[in-house]
Amino acid sequence: MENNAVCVNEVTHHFGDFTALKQMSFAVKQGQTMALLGHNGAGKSTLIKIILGLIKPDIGEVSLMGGANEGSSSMSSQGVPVRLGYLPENVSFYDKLTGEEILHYFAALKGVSKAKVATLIEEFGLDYAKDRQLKTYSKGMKQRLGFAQAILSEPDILLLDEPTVGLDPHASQFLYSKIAALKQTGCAVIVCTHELSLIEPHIDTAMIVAKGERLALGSLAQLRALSGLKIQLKCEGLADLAEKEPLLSRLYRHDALYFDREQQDQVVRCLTSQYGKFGFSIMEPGLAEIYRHFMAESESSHQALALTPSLNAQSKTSLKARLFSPFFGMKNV
Ligand SMILES: Nc1ncnc2c1ncn2[C@@H]1O[C@H](COP(=O)(O)OP(=O)(O)OP(=O)(O)O)[C@@H](O)[C@H]1O
Repeated sequence: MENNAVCVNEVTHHFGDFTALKQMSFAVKQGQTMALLGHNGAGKSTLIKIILGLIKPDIGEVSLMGGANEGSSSMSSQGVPVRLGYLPENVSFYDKLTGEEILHYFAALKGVSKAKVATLIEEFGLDYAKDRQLKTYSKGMKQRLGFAQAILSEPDILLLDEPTVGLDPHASQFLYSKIAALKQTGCAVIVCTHELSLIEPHIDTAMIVAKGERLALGSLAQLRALSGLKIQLKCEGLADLAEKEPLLSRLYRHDALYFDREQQDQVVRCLTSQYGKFGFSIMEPGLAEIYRHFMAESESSHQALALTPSLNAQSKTSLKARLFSPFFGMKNV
């Protein structure tokens, strides 16, 4: 696609005998945010390092702004240098420098003015500590400084590895408001995080990975549909209604109604116009629930494979393809 800022195509990478990433493909468009989700050791940081050009994948390609990936010297398809911003998982700068000196150092490297540094220091609430050595900073202060460093050059592509770890709720909200402003300028953002409820309102897409493989990719709505998880509706007197109304009876279990998005209008119409029920709560599966669903599905498919040692390699591949199919494990009411 023309406006893909990041395009990862069939990337596989090994560390010795260990396969850290397997045939990973995805794209992030300009002005969009993708959450990169997975268990510890799933391969998220490795993927980020491959996008940064710090690791060259064994197989596959990465394209940044339509051009080949050369890390910090990448050029877009228009021959313009690609500006990359990166916040690593563990922010570690030279700790005898002050906060301001660190930002001045990176500003000089990236050709950014000292005035911009002063603005960022103030915006990030670090003015009071700008002359203090980094070793006196708290975890959250270092994180804020790291984020300021990552966005100094108004990047085309921003890669954030666990950006909200150590941040208080106010600072996390500020970080996501900065991301929203950057997206308006066309910046593509990839965020690795385990804080799913925090990132959920801010994403355009999410990719869930496990053991170096892509389990699911899409918008929240697409992931919901792919997971087959149902919308839940609760209201008073539901058990009685379910007894007399066949539509509700089919959807009723454990004191609630469970249905797909396409059925929602019909259910709500039935409750309101037929039974005069207006006080109800509707809950859609959130990112955390969707994530747990795909992780559980992946775990059970790996167990199924482990329990069938007699299968040859070809049969295992075909069983795996079936287990990982979007339609495997779809729950029907
Ligand atoms: N330089 C390396 N040498 C050998 N193995 C490595 C190296 N870097 C990463 N790995 C292994 O690759 C796998 C993926 O690691 P990676 O850091 O990408 O995971 P992650 O998803 O970012 O995990 P976390 O959520 O814990 O940060 C892990 O099993 C890790 O031990």
